[in-house]
Amino acid sequence: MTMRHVLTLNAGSSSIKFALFEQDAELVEILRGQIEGLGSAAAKLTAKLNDGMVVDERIGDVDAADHEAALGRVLDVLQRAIGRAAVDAVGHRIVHGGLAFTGPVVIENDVLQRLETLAPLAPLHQPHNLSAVRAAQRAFPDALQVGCFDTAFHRAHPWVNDTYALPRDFYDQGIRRYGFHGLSYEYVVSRLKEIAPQDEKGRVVVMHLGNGASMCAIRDGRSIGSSMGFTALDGLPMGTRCGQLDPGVVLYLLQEQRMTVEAVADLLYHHSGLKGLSGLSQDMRELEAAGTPEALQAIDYFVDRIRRELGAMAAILSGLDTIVFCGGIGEHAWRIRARICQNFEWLGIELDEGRNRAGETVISSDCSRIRAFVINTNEEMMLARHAAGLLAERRSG
Ligand SMILES: Nc1ncnc2c1ncn2[C@@H]1O[C@H](COP(=O)(O)OP(=O)(O)O)[C@@H](O)[C@H]1O
Ligand SMILES: CC(=O)OP(=O)(O)O
Ligand SMILES: [Mg+2]
Repeated sequence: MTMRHVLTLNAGSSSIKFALFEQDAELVEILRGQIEGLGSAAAKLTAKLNDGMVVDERIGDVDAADHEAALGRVLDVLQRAIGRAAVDAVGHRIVHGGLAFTGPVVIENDVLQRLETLAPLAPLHQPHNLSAVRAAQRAFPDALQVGCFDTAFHRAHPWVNDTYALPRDFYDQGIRRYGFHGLSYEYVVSRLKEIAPQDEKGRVVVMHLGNGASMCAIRDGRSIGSSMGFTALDGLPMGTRCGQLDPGVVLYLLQEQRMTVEAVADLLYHHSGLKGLSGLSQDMRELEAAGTPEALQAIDYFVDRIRRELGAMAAILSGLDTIVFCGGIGEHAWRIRARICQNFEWLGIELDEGRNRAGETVISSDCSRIRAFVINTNEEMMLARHAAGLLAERRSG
């Protein structure tokens, strides 16, 4: 049997992450890379090929909004890595699946059109996700294009965690608490099942702390609540997004300060969160290094909102057995992890300082009632599994 290849694309506002998997008995990653800083002169492409070769190229000439042009560079790398080997399926991260998309789906043109209507609900992500789909359709016309949704993992939330207290018509129209980062949570659950099956069965809170950040309450491997809602603006403060905000603030800005809708959207999506509070940067590494009073306050706020949410999630889970950190901050910022867990002994969390500093997989102490983990999330692997699954169905059906 010829080896199948599955490509994954995860297009964000300023980055495209990609990976290539070979499928034999199981999926093996043979290449991983990303384009960062799209839209800036510093944009660069990095990738690690399976033969050990490393690509590290400045691509500042690629147009900011042009994910298709950027994808052209990704294709060059693929060409170098696997020659002209066919790509059999492409797994795309699509941030918003709305009401209709509750699992991975083969993207035909009617699906693409329906997903376009959800773009206003995820303006930082959805247009880029869909532009990557179109580019991949052109580049690999024979490959199965598979959409995998950030929202899908959360679609079985109990009603109270799925609704807002608006008149019921709005719920019926789809104005609901969707939740995001579902591919990351799904991967973390699958990983917990491998390394700590007894934890996977319990009451778990996963903290996905990256540039976007959210938390998920999980029971028996299933999401029962998310800190994010209708859009990826809600919940925790993020790199540039505000997180939870009294909707009265938005009304005030529109009505009294006469800001335009576009200016408010730009404020909440691009200039708030860690960047807005620190006046310095959205990048946690820079804030930790800077140590200015504003940077420290931005970190204080970030930590405080996570701690509140952890308390809330322990309440909706009727207790807590396991916590997991993932995402760029969750996986690497040991000081932030320590601060989040500080003084939570009453709840049952006690970190082992050495393990936490070293970023070991289990960072709780041996006598901690709640076990704490650091798990390197892998949205790409989840995309590849879903795409390979639908490919197998198609080929057998
Ligand atoms: N060693 C580190 N210490 C502190 N923060 C880190 C470290 N490494 C990465 N980060 C932070 O992780 C965040 C990016 O997370 P990531 O999950 O890669 O984001 P994205 O949402 O773009 O996938 C940035 O704020 C970055 O500063
Ligand atoms: C949904 C979301 O916030 O995604 P990201 O963390 O990739 O920005
Ligand atoms: Mg991310």
